[in-house]
Amino acid sequence: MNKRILNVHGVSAVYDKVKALHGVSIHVNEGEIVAILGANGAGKTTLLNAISGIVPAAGGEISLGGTPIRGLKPWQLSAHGLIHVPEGREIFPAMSVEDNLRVVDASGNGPDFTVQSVLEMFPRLRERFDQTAGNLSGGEQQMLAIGRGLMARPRLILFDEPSLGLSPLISRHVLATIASLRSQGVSCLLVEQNMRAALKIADRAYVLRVGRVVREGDATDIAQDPDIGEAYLGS
Ligand SMILES: Nc1ncnc2c1ncn2[C@@H]1O[C@H](COP(=O)(O)OP(=O)(O)OP(=O)(O)O)[C@@H](O)[C@H]1O
Repeated sequence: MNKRILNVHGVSAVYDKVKALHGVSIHVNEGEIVAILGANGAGKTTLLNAISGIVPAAGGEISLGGTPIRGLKPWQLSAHGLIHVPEGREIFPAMSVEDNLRVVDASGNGPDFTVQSVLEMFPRLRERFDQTAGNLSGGEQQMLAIGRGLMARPRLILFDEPSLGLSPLISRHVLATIASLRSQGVSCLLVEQNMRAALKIADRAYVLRVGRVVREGDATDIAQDPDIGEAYLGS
């Protein structure tokens, strides 16, 4: 049987009067890439934020490698091997590429990534090594955000819209790199606006609609489902 790295069971989340998640259950097996699909406002970002402790989960259980993590804060979760690369990328714009990578607390319990291995993964960052991160292109900043995430030695990375605003070529490079993490012992939960690209690299996927899981299955089955565009767009 597959070993679960992440188990989310019956999780809800509420903003003031808006209930954004209604008892959502998903899981990620070790070595898997799992995509979360859904229309704008379906609750995808809220789900990632509830897992990583950015918004409180109003109920349910969340465990990482069998350890309960619901209620832990993001900085506590990196020591458990969970890293969130949010949509805003959250690099330090005034610091150099090198310093952005070296400042990371490598406290996780996953594979041992180094500055060297990150630069091998993203040769572009080697060319920009001494430059201020705020001056990088959007694609380079996304590469740096992923590199920073890896430096923390995660076992699981949550990616929120990693290809947002990137050119098709750079998007493909970023998503291919995410796909390659699987073989390096890092599992991924991926929210991606480009549904087709996400399903190409994912093993399984869940479709959210108005805060509920309405479909789950193998990525290839979901990609071939003629109704999935409608389900995805929520129209
Ligand atoms: N900070 C907030 N305060 C109040 N309501 C919020 C907040 N963030 C999200 N919501 C609401 O929660 C619901 C889910 O939003 P969420 O951003 O998680 O969806 P999403 O699927 O990630 O959408 P998008 O693709 O547009 O980012 C929406 O109804 C949204 O308006």
